[in-house]
Amino acid sequence: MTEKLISQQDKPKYGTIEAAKRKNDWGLRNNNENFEKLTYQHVYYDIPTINLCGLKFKKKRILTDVSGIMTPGLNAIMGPTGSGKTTLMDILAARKDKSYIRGQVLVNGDPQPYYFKCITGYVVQDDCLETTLSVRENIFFSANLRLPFSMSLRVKRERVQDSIDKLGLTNVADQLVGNEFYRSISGGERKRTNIAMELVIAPSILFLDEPTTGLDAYTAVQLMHQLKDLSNEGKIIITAIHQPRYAIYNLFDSITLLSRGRTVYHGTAKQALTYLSSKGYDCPDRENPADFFLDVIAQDELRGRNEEIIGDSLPDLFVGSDAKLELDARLNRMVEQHKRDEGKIHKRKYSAYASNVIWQIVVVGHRTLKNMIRTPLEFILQIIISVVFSTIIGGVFWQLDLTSNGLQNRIGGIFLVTMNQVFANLSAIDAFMKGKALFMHENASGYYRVSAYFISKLLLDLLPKRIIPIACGGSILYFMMGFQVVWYKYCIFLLCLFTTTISASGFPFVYGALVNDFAVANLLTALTFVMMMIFGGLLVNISTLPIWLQWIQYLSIFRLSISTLSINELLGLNFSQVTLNNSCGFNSSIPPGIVLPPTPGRCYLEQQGIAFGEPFDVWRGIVGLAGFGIILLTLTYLILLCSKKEK
Ligand SMILES: Nc1ncnc2c1ncn2[C@@H]1O[C@H](COP(=O)(O)OP(=O)(O)OP(=O)(O)O)[C@@H](O)[C@H]1O
Repeated sequence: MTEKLISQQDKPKYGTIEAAKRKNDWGLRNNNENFEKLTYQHVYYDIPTINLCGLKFKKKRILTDVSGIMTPGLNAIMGPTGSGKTTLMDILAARKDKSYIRGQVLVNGDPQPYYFKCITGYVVQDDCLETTLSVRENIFFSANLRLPFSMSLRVKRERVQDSIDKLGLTNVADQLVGNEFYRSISGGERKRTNIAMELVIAPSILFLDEPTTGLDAYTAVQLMHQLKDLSNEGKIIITAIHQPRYAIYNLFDSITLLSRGRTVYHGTAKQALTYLSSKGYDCPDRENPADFFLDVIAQDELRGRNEEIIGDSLPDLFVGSDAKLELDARLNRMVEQHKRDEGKIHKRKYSAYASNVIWQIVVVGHRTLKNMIRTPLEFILQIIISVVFSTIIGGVFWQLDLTSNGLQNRIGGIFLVTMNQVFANLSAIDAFMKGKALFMHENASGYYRVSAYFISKLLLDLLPKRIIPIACGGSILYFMMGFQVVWYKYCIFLLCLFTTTISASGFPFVYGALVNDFAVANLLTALTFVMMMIFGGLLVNISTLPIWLQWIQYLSIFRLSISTLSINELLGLNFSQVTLNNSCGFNSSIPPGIVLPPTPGRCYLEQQGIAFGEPFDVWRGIVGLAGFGIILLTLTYLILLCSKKEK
């Protein structure tokens, strides 16, 4: 059966990554293009540093003329903290903004293809996992999106199991990952899960940033042994590592030593000590070479700061060394070879994603749904709060009568309902902010398109969390307050509440997607809502505002919502008035206690400057609110789209 599936998939299909991967079988072996070498030559990385006013005034050089060759095996990038290890690895992994990079990075002699990030693995220093899923589910999520759509689920599951076995995660495979409040698997297991999520796509190149950080010594060695086994399968494994212990150092095939963004040594791990010895730095017996390197580099950096001591620094020594000359010669030969081959190579075009957008929506939506079901508190609370709030308001405004007091209470009730609908959306800030780090990582690694993430989040997270509470609370309120029992008015009431919520949730979405600070997004959202409330028509009569300022009402969700709900409820009602039995004497010609002719609800609308003459007037607010919602959601999508994949 497996053979049959594999042979079906072997049919060439031009134009996708699948085609690129098809030359290998879809069993549990390599599936990506075979990369024999990753080379980088004369790489400089300068970033603009920003002054307090936000003006770019100076460039900061992070990497200076670094060159090297990474081949299948375990390649370590070492150096003191801040020496540029992560920066170099990010450049090699095509995760840095290209406009700041000078120099050449080639894969098998070709520039990194644009889908490079999608067919290589990158394990970031901080774990990126969905905490509500199990270890297996997290790995399967990666497999489901990053392996070709045409691969059967059974084969994908086999590959997931293979990754679990390889990384020793069998015992915790079905345990939830957990978070800081609900601990489930250990830090080492989290790290290995992250690696398994990359491993499952069998990348030819695997990048790991400080893979042993936070692990105990034994687990760290175990993990590095597993990576060594993988490298023996022909993969290029590149790891930035700070201070590995001796047992780990011994596993490295090649090392790159960096000091303040410059190369101190690049070559085989075996020759590193000989090289430094030739420059006058002998490693004492029984000393861990990794510790020795860091000590030597630290001393060299200190020496460099002391201007009185003159002499070549370690990076300067490397520039004039035989090792560097040999490296340059090899790199030049490769570039020449590439130039000769360039015309002969048939350049293929692949899609940047392994699966189509519909499948991405299904898979991401499935995860979102699981997430919601496993953390139901927010959803349940929203329903409970909506029901309790509606019951309280409904009790206070119980069965409103058709007097002037009933009119006042109706308007008060409408205002409260609108305010609740709008301010309840403060909780929506979290929607795109909470999982931002995970989204950025997955987006950069080619899991899915932004549109797939956005649509699935919208359909399965945001809409249910808002529609169901509205339907429950709105219905309770409508009938408890004694609003007109006319079915279409009831439907317009609910539709208005729904569009009010969607448009009001747009602001926290935009702010949540735009800024990374919850407090700032919260403040901006609250401020926007309060400003809109001022121009809602109830606190200040819009018709009393200067003409040039009256347009502002159309930017107020409150105004749009209150107008619609008022037209919907007040038209068709007449409110009786009784003259007041007090001494204010506003209308002293009419004795107190006299019943005046009923006032139609439209008089109130006229007084408030709310247009109601045309049938469309009741829909104007709903269309306006829906338009608001669409514009803000589109803006949120564009912000997510512009979230840089590169750092
Ligand atoms: N976006 C940035 N803006 C300003 N400085 C930066 C930026 N990115 C990196 N740097 C600086 O570049 C230098 C190298 O950073 P990098 O993260 O590559 O070092 P590292 O060797 O990986 O350090 P560590 O071992 O602590 O992770 C550091 O001095 C850092 O402060």
